Amino acid sequence: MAFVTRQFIRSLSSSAAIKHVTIIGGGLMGAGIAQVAASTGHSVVLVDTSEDILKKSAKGIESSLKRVAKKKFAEKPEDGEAFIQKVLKNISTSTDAASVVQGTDLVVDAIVENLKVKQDLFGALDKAAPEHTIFASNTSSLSIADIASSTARLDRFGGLHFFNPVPMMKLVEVIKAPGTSQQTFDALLEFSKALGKHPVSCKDTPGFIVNRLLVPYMLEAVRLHERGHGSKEDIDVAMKLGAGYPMGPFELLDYVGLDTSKFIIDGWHEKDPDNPLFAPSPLLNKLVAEGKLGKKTGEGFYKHK
Ligand SMILES: CCCCCCCCCCCCC[C@H](O)CC(=O)SCCNC(=O)CCNC(=O)[C@H](O)C(C)(C)COP(=O)(O)OP(=O)(O)OC[C@H]1O[C@@H](n2cnc3c(N)ncnc32)[C@H](O)[C@@H]1OP(=O)(O)O
Ligand SMILES: NC(=O)c1ccc[n+]([C@@H]2O[C@H](COP(=O)([O-])OP(=O)(O)OC[C@H]3O[C@@H](n4cnc5c(N)ncnc54)[C@H](O)[C@@H]3O)[C@@H](O)[C@H]2O)c1
Repeated sequence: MAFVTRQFIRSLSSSAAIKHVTIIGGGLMGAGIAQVAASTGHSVVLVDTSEDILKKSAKGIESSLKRVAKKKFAEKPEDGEAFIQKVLKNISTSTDAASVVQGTDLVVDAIVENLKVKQDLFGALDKAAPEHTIFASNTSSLSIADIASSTARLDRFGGLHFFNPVPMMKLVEVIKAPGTSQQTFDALLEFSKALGKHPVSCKDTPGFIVNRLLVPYMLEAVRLHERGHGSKEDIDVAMKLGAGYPMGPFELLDYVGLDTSKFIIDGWHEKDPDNPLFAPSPLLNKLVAEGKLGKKTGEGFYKHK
């Protein structure tokens, strides 16, 4: 009887709309997800490992909101300022994830692309978060089932893969792992729509949809350049003017972050070591070793202002 009651309460609560969201990781993606969730009326707690990082996240959110407000309130700049203040009020920050998940409906991880680190995070939060809380990962390349395996809430665990820059990119891939319940999946679809995004349904397969197609393309661009068959500038121009992409592959790698790109490719190489597609790239490894991680550090394949 107690089991039936618990199941019933769980079914009621996980079908209720997601209002309170905890985002773990205040980097490129976490700050963007927090901004969009707060802009659409959700109350958001953004978590990272230090106050300094969180200050940088808040600064990034404010400057992105200014760009949004400039467009949205072109006729009435004072309404734009009010909008920014209202959104910022919806966001608080913390360095202690376990203490802030008490009242949360959804936890989204946007931390480093490393299976063990994500498992450790969710394993710890599983003990601290209420029963109805849904967990989701924004992983680019890891298996949702593998990440979820450190928790006892496989039914309330799914994937929410956002795209960079989050305030501009309309797509969210919503991933249903084998253990994800239909209710959780539906709640994640609804949440994506509530953010003003366009969700697509994905299975828990490597790279989901976008990265399954994008990563081999990016890899081949780097190999082509490493073979001396094209300068990075020419490859970028070619793909923008010849294929209509908004950024060339090297510009996009700098935008995504070369550390994150290396995590993705190293992870897939580890899983499939005989696949030549995922062999390490000397050029990428050299840049990462030099701390040239792309736009976020001011230099990657290109220098950035
Ligand atoms: C061999 C080893 C190799 C290793 C290979 C490994 C490969 C791994 C790579 C895969 C990584 C996957 C990562 C992830 O999982 C999936 C992704 O997210 S992939 C990235 C997807 N994103 C894109 O493809 C972005 C493409 N670019 C664009 O769409 C545009 O360039 C842009 C970013 C929107 C910017 O537009 P631009 O016109 O270039 O520049 P502007 O600055 O003029 O901006 C236009 C317009 O947008 C507004 N804007 C831009 N950014 C923001 C922001 N952050 N916040 C708010 N507003 C923003 C800006 O204000 C402009 O508005 P306007 O003035 O025009 O009204
Ligand atoms: N960069 C992209 O274009 C992109 C796009 C879609 C998905 N992703 C995925 O999103 C995730 C984050 O990527 P990013 O580019 O935002 O990375 P990032 O390096 O910009 O940010 C990661 C943040 O997580 C913080 N962090 C690390 N471990 C933590 C922990 N245990 N607790 C709290 N905070 C922690 C770091 O301090 C950092 O601020 C990765 O899984 C990545 O694959 C990235």
